[in-house]
Amino acid sequence: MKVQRNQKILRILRQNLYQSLSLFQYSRRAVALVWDTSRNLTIILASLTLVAGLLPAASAYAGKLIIDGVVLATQSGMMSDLWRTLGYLGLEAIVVELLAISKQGLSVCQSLLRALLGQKVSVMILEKALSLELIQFEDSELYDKMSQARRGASTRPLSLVRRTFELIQDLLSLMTYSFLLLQFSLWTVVVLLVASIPAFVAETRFAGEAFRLFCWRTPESREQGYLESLIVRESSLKEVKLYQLGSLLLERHRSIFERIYHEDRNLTLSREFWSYLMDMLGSIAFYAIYVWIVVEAIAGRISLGDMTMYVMVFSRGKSTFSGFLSSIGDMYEDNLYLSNLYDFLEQNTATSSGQAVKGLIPGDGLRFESVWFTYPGTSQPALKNVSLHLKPGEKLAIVGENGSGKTTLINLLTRLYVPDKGRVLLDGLDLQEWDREILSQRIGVIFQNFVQYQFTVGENIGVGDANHLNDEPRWRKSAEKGMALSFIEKIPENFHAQLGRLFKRGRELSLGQWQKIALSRAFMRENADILVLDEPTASMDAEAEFHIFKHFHQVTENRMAILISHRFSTVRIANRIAVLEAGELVEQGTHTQLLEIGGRYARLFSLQAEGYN
Ligand SMILES: Nc1ncnc2c1ncn2[C@@H]1O[C@H](COP(=O)(O)OP(=O)(O)OP(=O)(O)O)[C@@H](O)[C@H]1O
Repeated sequence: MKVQRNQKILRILRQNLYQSLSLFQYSRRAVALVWDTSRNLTIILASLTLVAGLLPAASAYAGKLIIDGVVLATQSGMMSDLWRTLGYLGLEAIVVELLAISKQGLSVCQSLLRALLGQKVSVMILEKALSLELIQFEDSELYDKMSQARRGASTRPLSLVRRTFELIQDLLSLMTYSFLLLQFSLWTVVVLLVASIPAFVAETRFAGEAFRLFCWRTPESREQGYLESLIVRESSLKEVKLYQLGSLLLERHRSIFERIYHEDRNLTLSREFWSYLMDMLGSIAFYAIYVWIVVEAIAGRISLGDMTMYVMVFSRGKSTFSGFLSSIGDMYEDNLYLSNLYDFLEQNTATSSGQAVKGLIPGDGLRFESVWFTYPGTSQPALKNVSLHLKPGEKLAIVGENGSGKTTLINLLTRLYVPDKGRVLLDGLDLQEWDREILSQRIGVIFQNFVQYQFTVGENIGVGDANHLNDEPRWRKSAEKGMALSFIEKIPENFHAQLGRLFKRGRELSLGQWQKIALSRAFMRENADILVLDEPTASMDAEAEFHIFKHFHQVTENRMAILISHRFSTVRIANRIAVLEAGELVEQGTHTQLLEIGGRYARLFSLQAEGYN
C-alpha cells in the first residue's frame, strides 16, 4: 500500500518535472534566433556571461584566502605572511573590477541585441503576414496568434536574450559555488538541489498559467485596442464626439480591464503565495546547513576563512538561486511566446501560386464558370453558380442590391479568394495556374474601400504599380485619366505634397479628391488589360463623373473593364450589364435589352429614375 502510494507520488513528481522541462523545447530556437541576429554580439555575450558567472566564486575564494592569511599573519607575525595576504587582497580587487567590467559589457551587448532582435522578429512576422492568403485572415485563431506575436515582438525576444544569459550566468555561479561547497560536504550540494525542485516546478507552472491567460485574452485585448483607436483616431473621433459615445466606449474599455484585472489578481496572489512557501522551504534547508558550518568551525574542523567562505557562498547562493528561479519562470513565459510565434510563422500558406505566364487560349478574355463561393464562418453562399464571359475590350457593368455579391465577384477575379466550386479563367487558364506577378500586372483595380495612404500625392498614385512607384511622368498620365490632374496642379507642391495628418505639413483631401487619386492609381498599370472599378465615382461631383464616363471608352481603350455602380446613369455606358441578386446572376444584356425584358433591372432603373424626378 505504502509502496504504491510512494510510486504514485514519484510518478506525479516526474510528470510535473517532465512537463516543466518539456516547455523549454523552444530554447534551442531562441538561441538560434539570437545567433542569426548577430553572431559577434552573441559570442561576446556568451564570453562575458561565462566570466560574470565564474568570478563571484573566485572572489569568495579570495575572501577566504584573505581571512586565513590575516589569521596566519597575526599568529606568525612574519612580514612574508603580511605581504601574501595583501597580495590576496589585490587579487580580490582585480576580480571585483573584472566582474564590474563584464557586467557593464553584458548590459551594452544586451541593449544592442535587443534592438536588432526586436526588428528581426517584427520583420519575420510582417513577411509572414504578407505571404498569407486573405482568407486566412478570416480565421480568428490565426489572427489572434499574429496579434500575440506582434504584441510581444518588441519586448519578448529582448527579455529572452537577457534571461537566457542570466540563467546561464546564475547556473555557472551555482556550479562554482557547488564546487566550493563540495569541499565541505556532498550533502550541502544535494540539499541545495533537492530543495530547489518544488520551487522550480511551482515557478514554471504559474508561468504557464500566466501565458494561457495571455492567450485567452487576446480577443479582449484586441477589443480594448479597438476601443482606444476609436477614441484617439481622427477619423472616428468626430462621430464619437457628435454622438457622445465617449463615456460609453470608455465604460466598455473599463469593464474589459476589470475582468482581466480580476483574473490577474488571483493569479498574482496564488503565484506569490506559493513562491513564498517554496522560498521558505529553501530558506529552512539553507539555514540548516548554515548551522552545520558554524558548528564545524566552532569545533575547529574548518578554518575561520573556510567558514566565512562557505557562509558567503551560501548567502550568495541563496540570492543567486532566487534569481535563477525567477529567470526560469520568466524564461518559460518567453519560451511560450516563442512557441506561439513559431506556430504563426510555420502556418501553411494556403494556396501555392502557379507558374504560367500566358493562357491556353490567348484572347479568350475572362470567364466565370459555374462559380460558387461562401465566406468562411458563414453558411449562406455569397455567389451561387455564376457564369460570365467577358471578351477583350468589352465593358461589363455589374448591378445589384447591397450584399448581392458584386464585390465578392471582384475578390475572386483578383484572386484574393478562391472559388469553392467552379473556375475563374483568364485566356482559357484557371487563375490558380497563373504566375501571381504576371496576373497582378494584368489587372488594374480601384476598390470600394481603397486605402488612403499617408504618402505624397504622387506615391499615392504610384502604389498602383510598385515597379513604377516614383515614375513621375506616369503619375501625370494616370492622374489625367483619373481626372485628378487639375486639382493636383492647384496644390502648391502638387505631386510632392504630403497627404494625411500623421506627418508634418500633411494635407487632407476631400473624399471625392481621394477617389480621383484612387482612380488614377488604377491607371498606373499601363499593361493591365483588365480594369476593375468598384464604385469609382460614388463621391465625385456630377461634373467629374460626367467627364470620366464621357471619356470612359477612350481611357479604357481596348481593355476589359468591369464596373460596379449603383448609379444607372453610369452603368448604361457599358456594353453589357449583369444583374446579381442574392449571389445569383439573374439577368444579362445591354441597357436597352434589359429595359425591354422588363425584369429586375428595369424595375430598379425606373425606381431610381422616379427618385430623381
Ligand atoms: N469578409 C466577409 N466575410 C463574411 N461574409 C462576407 C464578407 N464580405 C462580404 N460578405 C457577405 O457576402 C455577401 C456579398 O457581399 P458583397 O460585398 O459581395 O456585396 P456587394 O454586392 O458588393 O454589396 P454592396 O453593394 O453593399 O457593396 C453579403 O451577404 C455579405 O454579408
